[in-house]
Amino acid sequence: MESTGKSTFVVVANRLPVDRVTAADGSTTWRRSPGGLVTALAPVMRAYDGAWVGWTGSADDAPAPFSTDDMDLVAVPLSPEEINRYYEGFSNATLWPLYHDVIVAPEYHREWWDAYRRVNERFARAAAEVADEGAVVFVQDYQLQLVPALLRQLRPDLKIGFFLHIPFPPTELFAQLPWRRQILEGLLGADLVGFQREGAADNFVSLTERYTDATAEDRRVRTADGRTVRARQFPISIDVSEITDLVSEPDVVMRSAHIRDEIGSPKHVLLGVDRLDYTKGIGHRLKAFGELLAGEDITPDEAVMVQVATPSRERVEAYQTLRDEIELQVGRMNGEYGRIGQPAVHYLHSSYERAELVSLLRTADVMVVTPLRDGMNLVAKEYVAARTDLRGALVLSEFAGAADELGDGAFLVNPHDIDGLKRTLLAAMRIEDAEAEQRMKQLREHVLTHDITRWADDFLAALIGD
Ligand SMILES: O=P(O)(O)OC[C@H]1O[C@@H](O)[C@H](O)[C@@H](O)[C@@H]1O
Repeated sequence: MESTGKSTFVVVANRLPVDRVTAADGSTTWRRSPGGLVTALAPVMRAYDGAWVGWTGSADDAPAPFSTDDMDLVAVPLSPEEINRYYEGFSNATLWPLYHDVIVAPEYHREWWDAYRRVNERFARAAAEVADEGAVVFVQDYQLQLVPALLRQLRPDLKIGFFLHIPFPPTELFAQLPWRRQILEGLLGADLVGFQREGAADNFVSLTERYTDATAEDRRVRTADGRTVRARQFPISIDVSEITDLVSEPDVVMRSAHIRDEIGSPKHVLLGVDRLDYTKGIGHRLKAFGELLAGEDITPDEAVMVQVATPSRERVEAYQTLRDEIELQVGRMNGEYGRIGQPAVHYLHSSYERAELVSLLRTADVMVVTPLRDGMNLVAKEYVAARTDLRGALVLSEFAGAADELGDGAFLVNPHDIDGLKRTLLAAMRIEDAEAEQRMKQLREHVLTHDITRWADDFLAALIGD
């Protein structure tokens, strides 16, 4: 359907919240992508004639503005070179590793920065065009950190919020960035800057004092031109009802029993579900599991690991290297401990339908979430939401944002400490039913009362109500 007109609520994100579906006759339509953010913002979109500005995911793709699900969608085109420099380059080979504790070395290239600036300008112009007088604009994530200031220059009448979905690093790391001042000034164009964790908001505030002309008191930054920018944590969450609805479907319950049969009905099913990303600590958890098998703490009959590794950013070199490393590790473990028809690790390099994922979450006795650094980690929360049966145990890295909220009911680990990780995996496998139930109740109490809708409401109330 064609749109549009002006909107009083505009979301600006690297990706549009839709996937293109091509029918047999070659015609294309758009289907809303799964994901918490769009679910949370959809009702706000409906109420306020909302528009979403973003990239379709394909090169040089610029369909005219269109609407779907009561949202106006405004596509921002990226050329192949911009995809290479802005998306794969500056966003995912400079900022992503820098903001995730330099797990791999960030690359600093001036042509990447130039492309990042140019593309951010394009997003800002698109948002400025679609926003109505005095509209609220909600900018998302590390790909678009210059948009708040660029947009304010074009449209000083707007109320601008920004939310960073990934960690925000401390001074010692952020200081490496040759364009650190420009990024901070970009973010200071917002009225409210949201982070996953309190520490990230603190990092931001002290960095602005150090590298810009702003001054700060508590979480309020005063810019050189006399504006006040607030910084605060708003831990993001999941669409709980989407998961609980799926869990109650008979197919999902049946599929979950099936999966356990298919993997040989072991006593313990351990599960990892991640984008194949070096931040996720997949190698660390495989190593710990392998050592448990090697030391005969567990046998391959007793415990099986399922690792879903969703393909991601496959043209970025560090992701290609990681894939080789993980697949080598899995191959070795299966060669060592597997038998015909019975691998020690079921490694699935694929993306799955939501129903299949929820079935897997219901099958897992131990959910293993061991990122070396993670903004939040929504899979940990999805596991909790799926366990309406109050069973299962969550092993969770203390370096995931989710550890701030789920630390009491989960088994917290430092994934770098392989012996500690082994002990924790064993403890989670050997947990008594009563303790598992008590921990799961505690986890669910938090997740069920802090879903994605609450996150969106809190952020927008803080943005609009100042
Ligand atoms: O968009 P990509 O590069 O495929 O990555 C998936 C997502 O990864 C998340 O962790 C980022 O915070 C999102 O912004 C991003 O969209």
